[in-house]
Amino acid sequence: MVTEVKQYGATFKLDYSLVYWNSRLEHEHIRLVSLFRPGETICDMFAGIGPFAIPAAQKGCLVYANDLNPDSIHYLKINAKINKVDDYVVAYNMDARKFISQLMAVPVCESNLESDNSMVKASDTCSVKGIDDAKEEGTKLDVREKEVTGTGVKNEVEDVQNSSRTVDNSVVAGKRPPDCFLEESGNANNDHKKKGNAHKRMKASVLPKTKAWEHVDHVIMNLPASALQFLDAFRAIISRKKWQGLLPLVHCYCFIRANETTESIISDAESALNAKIKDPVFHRVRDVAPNKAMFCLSFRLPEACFIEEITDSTCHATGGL
Ligand SMILES: C[S@@+](CC[C@H](N)C(=O)[O-])C[C@H]1O[C@@H](n2cnc3c(N)ncnc32)[C@H](O)[C@@H]1O
Repeated sequence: MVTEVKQYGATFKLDYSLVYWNSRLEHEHIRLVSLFRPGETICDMFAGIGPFAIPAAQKGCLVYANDLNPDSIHYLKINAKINKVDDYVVAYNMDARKFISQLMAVPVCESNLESDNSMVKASDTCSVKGIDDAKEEGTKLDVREKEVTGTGVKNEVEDVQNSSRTVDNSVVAGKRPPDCFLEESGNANNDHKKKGNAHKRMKASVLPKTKAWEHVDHVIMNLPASALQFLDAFRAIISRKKWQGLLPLVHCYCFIRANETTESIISDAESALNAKIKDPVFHRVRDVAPNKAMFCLSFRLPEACFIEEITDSTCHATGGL
């Protein structure tokens, strides 16, 4: 059932039967996006149809938005268009762990890249190498998980277990960037100039000049049932040599049950990262059951996650979405 909903000035088109949507998260979407500043780079590992990505892009952020569900990416692209931010949303359709590894690792071919002036936008291209890998691996996808709420059980929260649907590569048809393609906001500037749209040009001028392996400001991980387990993706992918400025703030959603504490959640996160977390902040999002609440754990990615390169030639074969 295709419908349209509005959240704080953004319009979202979606099919409830195919994608995740939870109107109870509206305040959380806005709370998190209010932390972002124009020109920042945001990486949304479980983007859905874009309730964080679209408002962040409307604010003038460059958003790398990924989801394993091809239907989510289909609607994310539509929503980026409807809200006229398709030049600010770069959409990917792959497993989040693979996405983050490929996005933030320095690609082998970095030095070979010279003059590809196209930007991978939500409007035209949606993925690269990883989706082919997903196909080869026969990745299965499930979009439902039963969420126990105060009023009963709802089929609302999306997950990837017990799947019956295979990732559909047709979503990513279209212009395919070279395997070593790098999204570069400088290129976006050229694109905007060509279009001659004054509003977009103004916004493009604040887009970051850095690549995703040089700087990302915020990482969003809204898959509360298992996002903590994806933190291992940040182990040894970020190059200390290439990185500029502070490491990203990670916003990792989780459930805390009666038998768990914030300390036990931090301990799980630290085990996944293999690093100590400094100054974690928990924000209570909502109660999902009498003994279960959804939280957002925010923290700066620890410096121990850097790779310490020894020579100039060190870089990752998997890098470079
Ligand atoms: C709880 S929803 C959040 C969607 C959106 N960010 C929001 O706030 O409404 C989680 C999303 O993660 C996606 N997902 C589940 N497992 C994934 C994985 N392994 N890699 C990437 N995306 C995944 C689902 O398809 C779903 O869209």
